Amino acid sequence: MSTVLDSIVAGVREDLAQRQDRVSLSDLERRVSDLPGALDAEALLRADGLSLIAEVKRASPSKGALAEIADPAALADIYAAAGATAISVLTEQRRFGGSLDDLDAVRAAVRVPVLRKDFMVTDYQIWEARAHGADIVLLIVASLTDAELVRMHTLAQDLGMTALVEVHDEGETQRAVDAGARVIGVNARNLKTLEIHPDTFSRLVPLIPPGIVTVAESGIRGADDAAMYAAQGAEAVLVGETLVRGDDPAAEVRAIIDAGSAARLGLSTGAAFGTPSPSADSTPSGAS
Ligand SMILES: O=C(O)c1ccccc1NCC(=O)[C@H](O)[C@H](O)COP(=O)(O)O
Repeated sequence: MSTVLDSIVAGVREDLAQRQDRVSLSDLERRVSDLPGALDAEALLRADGLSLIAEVKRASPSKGALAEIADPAALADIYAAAGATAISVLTEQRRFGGSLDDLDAVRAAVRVPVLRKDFMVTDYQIWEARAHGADIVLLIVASLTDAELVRMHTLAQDLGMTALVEVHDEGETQRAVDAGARVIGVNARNLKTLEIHPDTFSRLVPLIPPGIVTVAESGIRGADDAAMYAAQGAEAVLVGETLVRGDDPAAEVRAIIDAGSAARLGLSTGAAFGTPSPSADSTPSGAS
């Protein structure tokens, strides 16, 4: 049976074919050779406190339109000035309303690492990400074979980038580790059903060997959730909807980092650590 992820990837492949007709791989390679090297995102994510990857996200399959974001560069600048370690930019067009133009705009605006958030299924997209200034690429284990995962991870590293290798279950976590992932994102969202399972991180984190940076992704509603994941061992969190829908993204960024960092340092912030927050549920987000 076809899943949400399958249908997203099918659209990504169609759009990709059109870009490949317009821009050759050798054009991308030339562009990459003219660029300064990528920032070392892996090192920056290994901070003492909780690192935040703040996302520029206009829409999503689970929630539809989220925020207009007329100026993605300005939003990214707000995130970075408030302390975000890295900026995630969705470049998938059909379901998320993103583009490579957004990536270019954000890259030009901030000095922190930039993640190209898309559904990567070919080496071409990795070259494309670097050519547009990305320092990090997302590799979703569920949409790659082992051979593709290893090859694309190696290519990202060869281009000086950090790969955020995303998992949602035990088998994918083992595959990520076996592929040599240095940064693993545990997505609480099941990309096949869109359900959010807040206990996914605590279930999978014991399977991730020490030394690999751990990132908790999706469904994080604010400081309490960030503190919960930090207390469970997350070194970073990736947050989209909460930041783009809130009235004051700078304050939200600071609150998430402060609460998460306090939890990582073992300080009590009053949050209910170790248990999923009451705000997070396991119903499909689109149903709410
Ligand atoms: O966000 C979705 O609905 C979605 C659906 C299918 C595939 C991927 C999807 N999101 C990509 C992401 O990983 C999130 O944008 C990211 O983790 C931030 O999530 P959130 O804070 O819940 O916006």
